[in-house]
Amino acid sequence: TGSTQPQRILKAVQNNATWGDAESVIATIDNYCRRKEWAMNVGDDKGPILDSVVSEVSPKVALELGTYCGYSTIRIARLLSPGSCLITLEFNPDCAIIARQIIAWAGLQDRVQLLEGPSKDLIPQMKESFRVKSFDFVFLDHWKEYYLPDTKLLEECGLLRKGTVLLADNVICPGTPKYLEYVRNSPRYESCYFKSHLEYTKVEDGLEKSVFLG
Ligand SMILES: O=C(NC/C=C/[C@H]1O[C@@H](n2cnc(C(F)(F)F)c2)[C@H](O)[C@@H]1O)c1cc([N+](=O)[O-])cc(O)c1O
Ligand SMILES: [Mg+2]
Repeated sequence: TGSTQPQRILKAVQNNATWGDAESVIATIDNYCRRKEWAMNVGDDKGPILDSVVSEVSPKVALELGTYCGYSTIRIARLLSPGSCLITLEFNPDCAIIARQIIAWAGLQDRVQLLEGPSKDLIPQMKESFRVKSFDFVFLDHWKEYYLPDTKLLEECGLLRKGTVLLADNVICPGTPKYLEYVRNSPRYESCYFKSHLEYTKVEDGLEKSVFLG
């Protein structure tokens, strides 16, 4: 029984990154995934676009759908001001175990709350169990067919407020056509596309930024 990709990414971080240094963890994962084995991290091409949107929004309460190994979790959390928090949802317990360790290696565990389970169960609990009033920022990077239903669920649960920014990865590759059609045509969103490339490749991909208008 061999190792899993998340386990190999964690090992690369433990062997190469500096404990407590988020930048070194990001650089280590990007180097590993560019040179050794591709992995579905938002990466170092789309990453700076994510950074700029997070910095512009300066969210007090942020949500990430799809932790995987915690790469974008760290990119977002390292930019949060003290007292702000990022809630990240992960369905796969094996990924969650690894992501917790990578987030801790980056020294960001105090700003991140990783919740395990399906979004359809966790999102409706946000107000009651996790005392969230509304999200200032949402990063969508989980299963692509779930972007639209989960966005509608966030609306229905009253978790979006006038000005909430949604940022969606992979709107070109692998693609999220139903989500894109919705946010680009709904009068309740103001949407724009940031062209980039699929992580660690020359293939086109991009991020869609959509502001909820209330
Ligand atoms: O499939 C892709 N990503 C799927 C990502 C999926 C990850 O999101 C988690 N999740 C599922 N539901 C939840 C929630 F929120 F419900 F808890 C969390 C899954 O367990 C997995 O770790 C992908 C694929 C490519 N590619 O090039 O094929 C490139 C990319 O950047 C990608 O993100
Ligand atoms: Mg992605």
